[in-house]
Amino acid sequence: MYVEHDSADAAAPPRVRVSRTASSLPPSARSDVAEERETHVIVSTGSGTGQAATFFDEAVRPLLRTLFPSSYHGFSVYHTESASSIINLTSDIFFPRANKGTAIRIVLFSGDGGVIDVLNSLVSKPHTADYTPPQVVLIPLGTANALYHSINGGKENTWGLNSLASSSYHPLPIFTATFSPGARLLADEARREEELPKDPKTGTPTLHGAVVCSWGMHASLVGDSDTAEYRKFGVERFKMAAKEALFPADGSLPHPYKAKVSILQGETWKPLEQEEHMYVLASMVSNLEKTFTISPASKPLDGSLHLVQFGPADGNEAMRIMGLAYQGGKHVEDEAVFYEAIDGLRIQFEGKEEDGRWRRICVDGKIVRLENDGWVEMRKESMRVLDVACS
Ligand SMILES: Nc1ncnc2c1ncn2[C@@H]1O[C@H](COP(=O)(O)OP(=O)(O)OP(=O)(O)O)[C@@H](O)[C@H]1O
Repeated sequence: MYVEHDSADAAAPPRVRVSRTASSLPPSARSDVAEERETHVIVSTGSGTGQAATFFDEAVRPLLRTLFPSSYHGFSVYHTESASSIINLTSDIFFPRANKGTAIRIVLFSGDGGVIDVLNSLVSKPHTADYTPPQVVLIPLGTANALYHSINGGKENTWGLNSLASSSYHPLPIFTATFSPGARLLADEARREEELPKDPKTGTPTLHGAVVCSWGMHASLVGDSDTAEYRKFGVERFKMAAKEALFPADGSLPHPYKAKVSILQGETWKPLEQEEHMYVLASMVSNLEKTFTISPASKPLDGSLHLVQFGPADGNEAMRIMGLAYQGGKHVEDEAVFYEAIDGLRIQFEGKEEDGRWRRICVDGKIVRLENDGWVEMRKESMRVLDVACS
């Protein structure tokens, strides 16, 4: 297999040439020989700049036929039709199969949002003793693809295709974020509010993630840029939204975000001294984008959680610090930045922010708005829900 990158556009999916027939592949490269696993392919048509369906048809179908000559015809292929397609597929098909012990593989053509949808649907109902964590292969067709780039950083970028024949999987480290009762998920470009999923045991509004839980500038720019108009610009949309937030049109300074922030280390919660912030972000991954190294100490799938925090700053200072993150994560050495391994993070508004747009929390790209006196508490989670391909 040859992956030919687009020399004009590094963000464009590559062309793939399959140069061998199935019978000429060594047995180790033919996954049907090693194992028969029920395989489901999800093509998230709304992810990234909308190229998942074309990439699947033109590049990946021929490859799957070659790699899985006898089982390929049994693969189930689903194209998403709405923002709830992945959640529905998981609740209706994947979860019941996994929960009765069927070994399944899900090949996911999407960004981080597809993974969080699968993850949250898999934990929305109690697991039986037979629950078998599905294997997930990430094909990075989203915008940022933080999880994919954090797992595969430094390796040749095959757009996940080498993982199709891999037998190397690792449990996905995850976190659990619980919210105050009035927290609402923003949907449909923030035109609608939705109830959050509830923990099946406690009934508390809960989201699970594998990438990031943030408040402040990061959550605002992810939220502001999640519109059809911004999405056309691919990964540039985050920088465009950052500039708008950091250099307000009326010439004022960027907003100083106000809340009580505490970190969990071991069993102890410690409040941070500062009451005003610009950036508060807990990351389970090293990279939020291919070249944006938010937590250079994080290793692939190591289960660590790191806090990156800095206080109010003017637009130029914030851009300087963020620019260092694009230089291999040098921001963590800057004296303005607080960077530490943590086990959890708590943010309590206590009525300090009047306007709801400053009370937005980002969990792996989803945006949750809290009440005036709302709170969020996130911690590392030990549950094994799914395994992710790592080569
Ligand atoms: N056909 C569709 N119509 C409407 N929404 C869709 C459709 N297909 C997918 N979606 C939604 O679009 C969003 C895409 O999220 P995803 O994370 O996969 O891509 P992204 O946001 O571009 O990438 P990243 O999170 O890596 O930056 C998801 O919320 C998904 O449910």
